[in-house]
Amino acid sequence: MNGKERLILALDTPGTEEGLALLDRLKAPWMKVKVGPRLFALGGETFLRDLQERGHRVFLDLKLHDIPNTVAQAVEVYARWGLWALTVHTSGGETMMRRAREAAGTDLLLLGVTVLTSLDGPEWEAVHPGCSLERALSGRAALARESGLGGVVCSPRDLTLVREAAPGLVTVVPGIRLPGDGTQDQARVDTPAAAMGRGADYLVVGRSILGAADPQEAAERVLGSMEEGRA
Ligand SMILES: O=C(O)c1cc(=O)[nH]c(=O)n1[C@@H]1O[C@H](COP(=O)(O)O)[C@@H](O)[C@H]1O
Repeated sequence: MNGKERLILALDTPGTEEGLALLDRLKAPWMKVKVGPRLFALGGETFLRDLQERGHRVFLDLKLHDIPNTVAQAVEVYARWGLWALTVHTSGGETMMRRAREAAGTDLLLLGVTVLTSLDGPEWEAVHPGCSLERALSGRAALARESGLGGVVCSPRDLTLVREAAPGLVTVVPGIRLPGDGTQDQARVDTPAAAMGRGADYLVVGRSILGAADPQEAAERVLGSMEEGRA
């Protein structure tokens, strides 16, 4: 797999029109595109199809987290759309993940979000009193593997731990920043080079590209840093 195939653009634009305009500027149909709850709410299945018609492989990121039956019912619908990947949250538990796996069939990459990259320190402690972030990461990654998921989502700093706990699972890594970029609401971030150096399979990049004066140039810089990390 080359660097380009490993880059996922988080299309977190205000609306679908802005999202499509950005993709026109980037002229990179090889780029995988991640759609989150906002653009999915605005554009639904039609928007996902628009992206696919432009040549993009689409990652629907809804981080499903509910009782097993409810999640399985939803996944069964999303699995009809020819998506590349879909997220569920590992904190939903093993039965939820297994049912999601069964409903997803064989072609959809089902990813388990381990611990959100926005959490650490006291905020983590407040939602999981007495449980270290590291323990939760290893436990959840192992559970994702036991449940039959194809991969996990984790921060670039978690990669070593997660790859040890869930060998063989695909790792999808958000919380990526180019040197000098602000972290905004993210807590556990690192550079594309550092993430690739720790063995990431795919990187998810949003604001480092979306917020750049020249998004195409920023995407090139991300790819350059990824190459550096693999060397
Ligand atoms: O599942 C995700 O993609 C995800 C998980 C996570 O723990 N943290 C995280 O930031 N993300 C997503 O990755 C993207 C990161 O965006 P930027 O911080 O702008 O690069 C956003 O679309 C988030 O929804």
